Amino acid sequence: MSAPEIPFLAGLDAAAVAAVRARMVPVAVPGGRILFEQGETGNALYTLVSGVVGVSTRDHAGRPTRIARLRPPETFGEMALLSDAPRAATVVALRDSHLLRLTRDAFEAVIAEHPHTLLYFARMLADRLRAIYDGHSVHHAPRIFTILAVTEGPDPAHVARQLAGAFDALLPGATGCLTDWPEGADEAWFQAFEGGHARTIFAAHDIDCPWCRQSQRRGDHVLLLAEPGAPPRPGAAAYLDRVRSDWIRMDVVVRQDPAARRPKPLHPEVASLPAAMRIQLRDGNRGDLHRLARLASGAARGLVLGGGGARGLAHLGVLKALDEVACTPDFVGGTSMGAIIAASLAMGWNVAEIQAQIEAFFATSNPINDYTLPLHALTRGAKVDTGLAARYGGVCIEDLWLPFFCVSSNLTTGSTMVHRSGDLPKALRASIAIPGLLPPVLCDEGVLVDGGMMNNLPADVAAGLERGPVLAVDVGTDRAFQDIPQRGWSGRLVRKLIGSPLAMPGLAPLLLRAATVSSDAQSLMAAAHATAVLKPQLSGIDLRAWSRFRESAELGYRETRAGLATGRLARWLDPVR
Ligand SMILES: Nc1ncnc2c1ncn2[C@@H]1O[C@@H]2COP(=O)(O)O[C@H]2[C@H]1O
Repeated sequence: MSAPEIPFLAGLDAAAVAAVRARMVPVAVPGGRILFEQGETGNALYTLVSGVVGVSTRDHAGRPTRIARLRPPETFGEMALLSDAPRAATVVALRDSHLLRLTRDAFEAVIAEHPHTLLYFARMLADRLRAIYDGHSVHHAPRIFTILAVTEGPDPAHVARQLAGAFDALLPGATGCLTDWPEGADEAWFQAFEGGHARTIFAAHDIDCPWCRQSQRRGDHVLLLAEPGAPPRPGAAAYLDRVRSDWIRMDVVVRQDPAARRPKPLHPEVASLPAAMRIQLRDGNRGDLHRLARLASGAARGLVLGGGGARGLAHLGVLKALDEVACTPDFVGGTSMGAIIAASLAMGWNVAEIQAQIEAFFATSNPINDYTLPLHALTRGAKVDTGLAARYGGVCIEDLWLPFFCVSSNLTTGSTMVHRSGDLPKALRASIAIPGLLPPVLCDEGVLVDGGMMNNLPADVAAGLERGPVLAVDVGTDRAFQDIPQRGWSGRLVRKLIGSPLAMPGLAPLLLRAATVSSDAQSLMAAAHATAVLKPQLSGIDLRAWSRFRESAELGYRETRAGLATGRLARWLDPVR
């Protein structure tokens, strides 16, 4: 192998480089080995020659955070030497790696002889700091993909070739594809192959064979191919359990019939494999294939729709404007009204269908008016339940066309609950259960109410999936109660009789606003995780103005068109730029 690159020596003459090289000691570390731990005294820095290392920290409670994945020819371990402080992070070899080690004494001698090298470290530290400011410190941008078949049926080699084509159409650089052990290929050969391509896909048919182990060991991101309903192949679950790691992300990719109206579910044992996301792939469907490529590579578009009662109808206009520029989000999530509209998108409905369904559900007849003896809430919630069952009944969150999540607030534990699996109508019902207005949802985890109480704009949840940029639509934080409510003659008469001022908001809007007001600050914080935020001008729209849905939708449409025209959405629309 030719002499490995050592970036911090760039700019030095050949004799100086040779002198430093002579002080660097080669070290081989097996995958899984911790090189050093956060808090230890540091006495050397390292340059990666081959392999990959992971950098992570633990907070005072011991919770780990993944910070970075470093590849050749990056250098690490310099901070402890530069600042004479303990190691700032733990570094683990994510696969068999070769490194060059430079001791503290040798490092100090290099700096003394060639002060110019400090510039490299200053730039590297500035880049790492900037990544933290930009919120990209934890980033999962996989380069090596592994495709394994966990059930009988799908052909990993075929999917690998298709995915390589999709990567090459969407992302810069060429993708290399390996479907079997090339004759005579050794570690150096694989390294050269990976180094020569922007991305590499390994595809293995048999589980736990040498080629499967080699493919899996090298992958940052593993795609598990499955046929709906088919049991796992023998040994698949045990093998995956053995090799799982926080640093390797696994998704299940489900082969679906091109004509399927709804995705078919997985066999329960396949559904319980340790996968982060379930991605549907219809045979021959280019849109699905490109979505898979974007979700796997971290270049997917996430859309998060916030809660806000009738103001949430503005989301319909947002979807229409995005549809006009042929943009379908790759994964969606939301809270309350935003959750319902996001779920409609995940069902695979087109914008006209979503509009018709939401209009029939909310605008034509207000579903939150079946008033009852207020033991648990002002309404029985039966109309909402019926409306949800009619539209989303029998659907499981994992078996939607788009990856979806919604948020509710768990009053038992006092925490946000993110619904990423299970019964869709139940999760939606919890997400919109405005305390006092709709009865809460009881489940094993506790008493669940409207997600808006704790996280009305869960852009942070979407960003945490690390699939790509997130567009958040905020319909909740605009000023409420701006106008005197419009009331019919009976409403005005009742208020006159009891001496209540006309400007006094009604009980239902008060409850609605009270449910979200305390999370306005949280919404702003969460929005900071979004690549772009749309905030339709809704201050004149009452939280229960269901009948003004066309107006709300128009405001959402205008805000999105403005966002498109001014380029505010450019980074979201084209994550690869
Ligand atoms: N944000 C970051 N991105 C990449 N590497 C980092 C980051 N923070 C710390 N490191 C590396 O992790 C190492 C841990 O040991 P040191 O503190 O000696 O030096 C640290 C850096 O080399």
